Amino acid sequence: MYVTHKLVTKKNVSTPKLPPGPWKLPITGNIHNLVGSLPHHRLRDLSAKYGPLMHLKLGEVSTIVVSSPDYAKEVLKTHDLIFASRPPILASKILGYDSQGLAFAPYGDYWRQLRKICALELLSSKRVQSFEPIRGEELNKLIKFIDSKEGSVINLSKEVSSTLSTIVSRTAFSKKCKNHQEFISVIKEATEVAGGFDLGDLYPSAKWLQHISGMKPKLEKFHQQADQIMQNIINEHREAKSRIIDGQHEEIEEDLIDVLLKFKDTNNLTEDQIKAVILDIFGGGSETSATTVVWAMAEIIKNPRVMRKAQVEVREVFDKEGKPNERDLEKLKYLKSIVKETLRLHPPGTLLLPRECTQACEIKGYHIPLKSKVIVNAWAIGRDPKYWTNPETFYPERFSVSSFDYKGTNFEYIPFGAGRRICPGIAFGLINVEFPLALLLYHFDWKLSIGMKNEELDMTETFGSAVTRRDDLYLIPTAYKL
Ligand code: HEM
Repeated sequence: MYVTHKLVTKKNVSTPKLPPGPWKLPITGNIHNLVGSLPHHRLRDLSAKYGPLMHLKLGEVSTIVVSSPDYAKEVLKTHDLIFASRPPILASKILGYDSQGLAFAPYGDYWRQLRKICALELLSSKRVQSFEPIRGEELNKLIKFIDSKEGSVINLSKEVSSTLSTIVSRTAFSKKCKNHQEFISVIKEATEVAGGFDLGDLYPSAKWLQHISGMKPKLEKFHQQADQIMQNIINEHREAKSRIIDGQHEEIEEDLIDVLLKFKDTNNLTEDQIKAVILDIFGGGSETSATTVVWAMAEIIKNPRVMRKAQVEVREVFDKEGKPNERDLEKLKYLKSIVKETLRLHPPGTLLLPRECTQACEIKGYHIPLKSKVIVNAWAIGRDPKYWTNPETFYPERFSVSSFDYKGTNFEYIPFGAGRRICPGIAFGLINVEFPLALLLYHFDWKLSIGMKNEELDMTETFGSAVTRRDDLYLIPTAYKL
């Protein structure tokens, strides 16, 4: 009796303690705990019960959910190296050329090489600025379109999303791509299918499940379509380049494919790797920005005080200079606080890019198993009353007195992540949010359809390729007259 007791005690001492979590069913684990509501909401509610470091078993996958700034710091800073990889998912394997893009490449030399090219060449501030004419042209078209619909209801979600997709597509392929719209619609459909949880990813050992869920064949179809379009684009770029070499000059604006092709030989990049990076830029760059602009407009419509204050600022600054100009964005302090506040309440990248534990470790006494998937719920942290006063209230002024920025140093506020794998597209993403928003507020006054009260605007979210509004935002513009 004594011996048995001792053995049990010894076993308890040596068995590492997993973070707390709900009771697990055989085979399915905690999948049932996520049913019935949006995943970031369910995870927040479960964490309120089990704690800010929680363990779930989703099918076969050990999953660690982080819901406080302290634990986020442990994962994204203190142990950043251990958590600097991403778990493999079917969508990135098929669409992303065997996870050869930046977002899903395992941490290592290849990822470092891509990250360097992105930071220094593709997404640097200088490169982002060089795309000013493209933004100007496309946003001008948007403003003209809205102007033509003055007084009638427009689907702002649709128009903003289409404009931002075109901007990103033109920065990647410039005018050498004959059919931006075809590429945009294939990628949109593909990311909608790929977003969210797939059954096959929850049971990686049961490959047959990928067929049953229907995901694999769908992704393969989109992959073939996107690959063909991108191959044509690469060929067109090559032909354009050889025409220059032959002395036949034509108007050339350097786009991201040109930059990547330049690096192809020096960095031994293959064409598949180039395509995977382009897909990342497209996947990471358009929906995130579009949805942030739309959430900001929805929050502003709900808060007429904020709308008036923002319009006074934008109009004062732009009118002084004669016309709207990207370079004056720095002067729009209140608009910048609005964007920060929008990203606090609606971080679009929530849950989409988890991390993977590459070495079993301990966090504050809890055992984190090797290969666990680690999800940092930035959405829940941004709405936690422990760290934010009146967290559900849209109050941009909170950022005029705080020093929080986007660099991932304050773990209460991490809409772009933090650490080695922090979003490399912050500069590109922000300008694609701030400038369109400034123009929408400068050129128009906005109201909801007749009969709808501002405060009643529905803010229900949906979860897919980003956390977006469930319902499109319909508004009535009135042109601003000087
Ligand atoms: C409002 C705009 C955006 C938001 C909120 C956002 C958010 C995020 C988040 C949360 C991550 C994960 C970071 C982590 O693991 O710590 C991420 C990664 C990434 N983002 Fe963004 N992003 C935005 C815009 C962009 C843009 C414009 C691009 C490119 C044009 C981009 C490309 C990427 C890529 C490639 C990664 C993966 C980086 C890596 O794994 O090394 N994002 N983003």
